[in-house]
Amino acid sequence: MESSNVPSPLDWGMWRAHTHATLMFIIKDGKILLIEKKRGLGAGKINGPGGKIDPGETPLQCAIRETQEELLITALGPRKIGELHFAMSDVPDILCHVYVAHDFEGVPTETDEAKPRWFRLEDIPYSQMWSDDVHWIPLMLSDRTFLGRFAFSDEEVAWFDVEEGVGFPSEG
Ligand SMILES: COc1nc(N)nc2c1ncn2[C@H]1C[C@H](O)[C@@H](COP(=O)(O)OP(=O)(O)OP(=O)(O)O)O1
Repeated sequence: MESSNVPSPLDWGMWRAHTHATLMFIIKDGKILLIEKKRGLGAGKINGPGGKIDPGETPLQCAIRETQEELLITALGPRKIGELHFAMSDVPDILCHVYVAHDFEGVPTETDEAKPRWFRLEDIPYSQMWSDDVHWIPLMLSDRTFLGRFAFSDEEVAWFDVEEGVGFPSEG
């Protein structure tokens, strides 16, 4: 477990997400497919494709759909590798399901939502990403599951802990 050395500013036992969302990371041939997000929450940052879960949709269906909409590709064989709980100071709190896939169909293409960017795994641009990412992306790259809890103050992480080796039920 990696964590802040200060007490949590909130009682996580009482925490409930307002928004449920997903992220999809395609990792292939020593590179990771990220996006420059062009609109919505996190516009201007580098992130994985993803977005909010629609009513009646499973998290896996959402991760696949958002990747299709944002990059015009279909992730093949995605599996859930992590869960992120974001207590935010300026937008509603978010629970984000994180998926990894190692193959895809189609050609990553710029859309009005996102521009595709491939990065070598050793060159991930953390300074252009959300400030939580540096605490869990290395676990994802090592194929370790995780549950991360982050309290934000504006756009910066004010408190966090990240637990490894968390089990997730498989999705149909
Ligand atoms: C707070 O820290 C965050 N870190 C990371 N890495 N990713 C985050 C963080 N907060 C939100 N996200 C991700 C989760 C989603 O993939 C997007 C936000 O989704 P968005 O609001 O863009 O959802 P859409 O359904 O695409 O939006 P529209 O309402 O415009 O359709 O950011």
